[in-house]
Amino acid sequence: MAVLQALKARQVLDSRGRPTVEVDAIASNGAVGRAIVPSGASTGRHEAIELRDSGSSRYGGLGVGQAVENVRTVIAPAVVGIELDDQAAIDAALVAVDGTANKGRLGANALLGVSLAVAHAAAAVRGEELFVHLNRLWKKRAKAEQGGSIAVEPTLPLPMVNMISGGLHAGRNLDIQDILIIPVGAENYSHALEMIVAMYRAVGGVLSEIGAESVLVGDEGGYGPKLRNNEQAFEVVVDAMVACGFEPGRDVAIAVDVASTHFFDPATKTYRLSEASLRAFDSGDMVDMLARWVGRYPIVSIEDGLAEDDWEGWKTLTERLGGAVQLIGDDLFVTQTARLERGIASKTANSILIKVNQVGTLSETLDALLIARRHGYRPVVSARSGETEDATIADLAVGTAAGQIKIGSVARSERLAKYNRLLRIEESLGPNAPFAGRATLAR
Ligand SMILES: C=C(OP(=O)(O)O)C(=O)O
Ligand SMILES: [Mg+2]
Repeated sequence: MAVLQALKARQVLDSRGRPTVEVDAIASNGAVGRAIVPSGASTGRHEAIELRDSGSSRYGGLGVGQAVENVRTVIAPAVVGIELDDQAAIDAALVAVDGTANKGRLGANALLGVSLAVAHAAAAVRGEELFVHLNRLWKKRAKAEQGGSIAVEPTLPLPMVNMISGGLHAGRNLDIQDILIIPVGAENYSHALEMIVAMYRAVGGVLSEIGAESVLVGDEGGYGPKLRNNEQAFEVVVDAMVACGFEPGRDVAIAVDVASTHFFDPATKTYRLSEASLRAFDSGDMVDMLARWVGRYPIVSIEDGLAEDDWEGWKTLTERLGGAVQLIGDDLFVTQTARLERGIASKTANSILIKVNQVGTLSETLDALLIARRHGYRPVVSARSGETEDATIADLAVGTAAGQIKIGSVARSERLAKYNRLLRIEESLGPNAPFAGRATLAR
C-alpha cells in the first residue's frame, strides 16, 4: 500500500464566505485525496477547538491562517511516511502531535482536514469509492462486536431535513433553531429526496399564503419567516404535508433541533424564550412544553431539547419522552466518547448527532459511532451550518450504515453536494440499494 508522501493545505471559502481549511493528501503513487473542513455557528462549549482565522490578507479574506500553517509546518512532518491505509495510525499521530485534550494547540480543523484527506487518498489509491473504503474501516471495528449485532453493510440514510430556521441560524426570528421533516414513508433514498423537494416547495407556498414568506433563507437553507411563535412553525409544516397529499406522521414526520443551549442562561439556570409568557422557563417547564408539542404535532425526534450541561434536566426529559421520541444529543455529546459514555451510564438521551469537526479525527468519529450503536443510541450524521462542496459525510453515513443524515435544505448548493452524492451512491449500489427508511426510527 502507498504511504502518505506530502500534504498541501490552503484556505478556501465556506458557505458563509469565511475562510476554512482545505487539505490535499498526496500518496506515494501520486494519487490525491482532498477534504474541506466545515464550521458551526451554534457550537457546543465542549467541542474540540477550531483555530479559525478571520483571514490574513489585506481585506480580512483569504491567506495563510494558523490552521493552514500548522498543517504545513507541524502536522505534515508528524504523519508523512505513514501507510495511507492505516487510518488509526495516522489519527493517533495527529492526536499525539497536538497533545491537548481539546485539540486547541494545532486546531481540530487542521487535524480533521488531514484525517479526512488521508481517507480520500487511501480510497483513491485503491481505486475505490470513498464509502467503500470507509465501510472497510467500519466493518473492521463493528464485526468484532458480539453476535454481529451492528449493521455493517453500506446503507443509504434516511434524511432529516430543515424546512424552517430560527435561532442563531436565522436572526433569532424563532427560539427553535430548526424545524425539520423526516420522509418516513419513503421507499428508497431517491423517493425520500423527491418527497423532501415537494415539501420544501409546499412550505414556501403555505408561508406565502399566510403572508409570512420571507426572502431570508437561514444558514442551512430553511425558510426564515417571521412567525407568531414556535407552534405556528409546526402548523405551517403540517399544512404543507397536507397540501402535498402526505399523511402527517405516516408519510412525513417532524423533527426539531431546539438548540436550547443558545437561550439558556447558566447564571439563573433558566431558558430565556422570546415569548413573554414563557420567559425564564426551568428545565421542568421546558420538558412540559416539549411533551405538549409531541402531543400536538407528529414529532418523532428532538435534538438538544435542553442545554449542554443540564444533565439533570436531560434525565427528566429522557424519562418522560425517551420511550416514544428520538432524543438527540448534539451540544450535549459533541461527538465525544467520554460525554456519550456518561449519557449511556445515566440513561440520558437515546441518540447522538455525529459531526466530524466536533471531535477532529475520523477514527474518533468511528469510535463515537461504534459506542452509540453498541448501546442502542441511534447516530445521525450531520453537516454544520458553515459548509462547502465537500461531501465526505454522505460517504460516512453510507459506509457506517448510520441510518440517518442531517444536511440542511435542498435550496443551497453546499447541501446539495451531499444529497447529490447520495444519489450517485444509490445508483452505484444498484436497484435494490439498501435504505435505512422508517425502521431506523423504530423504538
Ligand atoms: C448543524 C447545526 O448547527 P451548527 O453547525 O451551527 O452547530 C446544529 O446545531 O445541529
Ligand atoms: Mg444541533
